[in-house]
Amino acid sequence: MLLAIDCGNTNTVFSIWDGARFIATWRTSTEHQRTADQYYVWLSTLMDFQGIKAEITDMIVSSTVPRVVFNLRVLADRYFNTRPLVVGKPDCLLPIDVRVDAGTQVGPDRLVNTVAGYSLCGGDLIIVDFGTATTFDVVDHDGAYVGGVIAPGVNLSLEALHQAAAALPHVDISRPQGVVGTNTVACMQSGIFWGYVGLVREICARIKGERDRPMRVISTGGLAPLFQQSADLFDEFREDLTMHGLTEIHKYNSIQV
Ligand SMILES: Nc1ncnc2c1ncn2[C@@H]1O[C@H](COP(=O)(O)OP(=O)(O)O)[C@@H](O)[C@H]1O
Ligand SMILES: CC(C)(COP(=O)(O)O)[C@@H](O)C(=O)NCCC(=O)O
Ligand SMILES: [K+]
Repeated sequence: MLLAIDCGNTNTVFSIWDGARFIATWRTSTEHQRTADQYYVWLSTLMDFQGIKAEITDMIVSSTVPRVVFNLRVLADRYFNTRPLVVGKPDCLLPIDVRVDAGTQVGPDRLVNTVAGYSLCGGDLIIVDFGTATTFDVVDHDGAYVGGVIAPGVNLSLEALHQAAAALPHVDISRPQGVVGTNTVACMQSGIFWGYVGLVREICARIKGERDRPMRVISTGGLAPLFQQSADLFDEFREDLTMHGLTEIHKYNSIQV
């Protein structure tokens, strides 16, 4: 079975794919100090707890944090006796073209999202991923990644307000009832929430205008459900988009050899 690992700047998600579906998914915070042994203790405890007897034979990793890859390689080698595919490394082939400026290192998560979006929904897509950063990935008619937009993440923006202004507390994001807040927390939530709705709407409209063709907008990432329910910004929400892309890339590389 395949162990697929998606490391974002905030969270790392592990999923086990049995060839047809994900039989388990677990999330931990991303910490580059975590050793292979620590990963294995955590993972095997959760597998035992859920009665999962899966034998891991393959592993694929996408990481926006380069430093965590070393320990994940050790995990693969020491505990699963396999060599992981690492998205973005030369030996990991992609079933799509990447058409960006020469020398640009595109985040592997964005390439994985592109592969997943094209395989599930076809071409001409805008994929909005609400992670640590909020990314917009533009997928051409033939599935190629052709660029996008990087904006600060929702929680990052709230945290920046709290860090920079002495009188602003730490707040969790939520959808405010109205726009005009009558207390500090409501004012901050309104600024971020409605600001984000505007940001997504404007950026998608401008991308569509620049490309001059109809494009479907897909949302994913930790905070996507909040915006999916709240505004008519997206055509579709795909919770496991990145994981799906990892299984597609693994399949593609298995066929090539
Ligand atoms: N279900 C959730 N509810 C509220 N916040 C969440 C949820 N899932 C993730 N988050 C928060 O959303 C942000 C993005 O999370 P995530 O998508 O895991 O980021 P990344 O992929 O960059 O690690 C983080 O600040 C995280 O704490
Ligand atoms: C933009 C990102 C920080 C998003 O990461 P995430 O929010 O998923 O942790 C990541 O995709 C990245 O480091 N990209 C490199 C630059 C680029 O994609 O152009
Ligand atoms: K991500």
